[in-house]
Amino acid sequence: MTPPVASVGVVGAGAVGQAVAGALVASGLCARLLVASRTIEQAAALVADLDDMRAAVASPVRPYAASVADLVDCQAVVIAVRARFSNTNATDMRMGGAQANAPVIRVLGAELRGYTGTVLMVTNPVDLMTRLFAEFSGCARVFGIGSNLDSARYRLTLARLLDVPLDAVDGHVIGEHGDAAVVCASATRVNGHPLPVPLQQVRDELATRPGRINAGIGRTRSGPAGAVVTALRLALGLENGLVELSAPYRDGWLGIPLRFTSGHPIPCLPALDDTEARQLDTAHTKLRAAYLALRGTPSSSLPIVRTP
Ligand SMILES: NC(=O)c1ccc[n+]([C@@H]2O[C@H](COP(=O)([O-])OP(=O)(O)OC[C@H]3O[C@@H](n4cnc5c(N)ncnc54)[C@H](O)[C@@H]3O)[C@@H](O)[C@H]2O)c1
Repeated sequence: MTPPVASVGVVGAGAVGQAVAGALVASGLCARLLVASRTIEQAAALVADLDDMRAAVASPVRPYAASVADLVDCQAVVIAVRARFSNTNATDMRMGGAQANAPVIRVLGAELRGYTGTVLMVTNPVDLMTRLFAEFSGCARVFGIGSNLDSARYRLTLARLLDVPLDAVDGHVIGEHGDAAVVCASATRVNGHPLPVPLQQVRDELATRPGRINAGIGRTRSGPAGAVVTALRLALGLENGLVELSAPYRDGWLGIPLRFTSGHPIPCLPALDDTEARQLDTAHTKLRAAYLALRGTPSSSLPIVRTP
């Protein structure tokens, strides 16, 4: 079968980059998969491993080691880099990478300046890094992976708690991919009906799940890879549908549901009750303040980024 997309790039050959690249080879989504990483040796090693997978499953996806500059002809680029640092945060774990990862994202933004394809940011804190990359690259189509992974975990958790099939649950987690995530409980439907969501149990699971995965296997990887592949299919116009991604919202960026039609996104916020609306305001204020602190720039001099 001919892959529907000509080429996709992945930057970062670590845990998430490996899982994303493996999922792309297995899915047959693109004809060429370009892998760039901190060193060409890392990229070449991952490409050799992916080539083995390609041969074993007869995938049409051909992997190549590449530099970041080589990715400009790709239809989409997935950024899953992580600077070397020790995370000392006891809470707000994802924010712990802001200072270390920001310089890497700025450099990538400069290297991909003027890129016209779709960029999916995975690097944490993802809502800040998505905005930073968009600002430094000038790219128009930049989306952050995070709220869609939270939403997948939410639906899975609720299905288990209520003992219903996963596809019976319709609900979103928006706001920050982090401690200020907003569970849209009031708009959640199970088999099309509203219900009282066991919020504390849901919150506890969302808060502890990544830590349990990290403790057991070192890094979360398959969940984010699945979230990337779904977002790619929608953003590249292979399917129409809704996905929760970090995108411009009011005068900041945070996770909101986007409805993609032929690759074109329209923000699509669910109805929120008063508590959820306040929580979304809190997430917005937190992320905006964190971004301004990271950027070290008065808000009046920040460029206006259009809503996708
Ligand atoms: N948004 C989400 O839902 C989500 C989920 C899981 C992980 N993450 C984040 O994804 C990022 C990657 O996680 P990981 O577990 O794969 O990390 P990792 O340490 O396993 O891999 C990071 C990779 O980035 C590469 N790298 C570092 N600097 C680079 C540069 N300047 N150019 C190119 N490559 C560079 C490293 O060589 C390494 O291969 C982290 O920030 C992590 O927190 C996000």
